[in-house]
Amino acid sequence: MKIGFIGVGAMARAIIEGLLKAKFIEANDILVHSQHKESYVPYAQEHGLTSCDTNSELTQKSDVVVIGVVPGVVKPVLNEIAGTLNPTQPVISMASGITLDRLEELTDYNQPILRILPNVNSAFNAGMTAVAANENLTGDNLDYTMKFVAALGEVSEMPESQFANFSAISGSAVAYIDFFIDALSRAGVKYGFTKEVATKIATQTTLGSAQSLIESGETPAEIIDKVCSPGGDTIAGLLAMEQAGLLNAVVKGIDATIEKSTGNN
Ligand SMILES: NC(=O)C1=CN([C@@H]2O[C@H](COP(=O)(O)OP(=O)(O)OC[C@H]3O[C@@H](n4cnc5c(N)ncnc54)[C@H](O)[C@@H]3O)[C@@H](O)[C@H]2O)C=CC1
Ligand SMILES: O=C(O)[C@@H]1CCC=N1
Repeated sequence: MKIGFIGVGAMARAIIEGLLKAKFIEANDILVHSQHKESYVPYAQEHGLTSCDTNSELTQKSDVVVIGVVPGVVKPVLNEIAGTLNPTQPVISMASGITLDRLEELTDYNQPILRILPNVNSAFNAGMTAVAANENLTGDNLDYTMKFVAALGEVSEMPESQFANFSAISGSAVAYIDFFIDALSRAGVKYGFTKEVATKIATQTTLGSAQSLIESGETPAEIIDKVCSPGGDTIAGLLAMEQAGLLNAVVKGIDATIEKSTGNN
């Protein structure tokens, strides 16, 4: 099988690297075309991928086409390849906010389509991806595209109406969690650690916390209660964070992400 990526930016690269790490596909069976030749050609050479000169050439040579462009470019790209797409060729779209209905409209309603909402942790097979398939995606095509996403990490099938909410607490939240890690690191710098050491401490602590939630099956609240010794330091810090509005700040950030993604602002 050959998988062609139209658009080779941050998210497509994370997926390509995850697929290669999982040994899901040989590097030269991944085809790429993007807007800037000076960027995607060296990237393809570095990873042993096959570069194509146009989106149509890529579509013709691929068994599966992955749309990795920003949402505003999906329409021109699908118009460009419409004449080349084979009606049995699955299309996987990662474009935030572009619904299956819209993708079907842009591909004459015949195409098997998987809409996905991945995150950049896919690069390390530690991704979290939402999926929704259209009615045309069945049989071997459905099996293969579901294996594709499973190679990137955890997968959750959900109605499209939940995609924007999911994206806020997963796709975008990778940045929000790193923002928190960076904030912890800066606090460490305030108290004399170098940024490098503080970031390492904050990162390892975050990794351990995520691992403990997964392995213990406990809720975050249960672990918070364990760490907060009666009359101790942590409860004092936690209450000060809450007084500064941490919970509200996080929820407001998620509200703004969802509003932007659903076009409500
Ligand atoms: N960055 C992330 O963490 C996530 C991104 N997504 C979705 O992935 C898509 C890509 O996002 P990013 O990778 O962040 O953007 P990006 O800007 O890094 O990548 C977009 C790529 O599309 C290429 N491109 C633009 N016009 C083109 C054309 N006409 N033909 C072929 N290629 C073209 C650009 O050269 C660039 O390589 C978006 O639709 C976004 O909603 C979804 C989940 C997470
Ligand atoms: O910022 C964005 O629009 C994309 C969607 C989810 C993560 N990145």
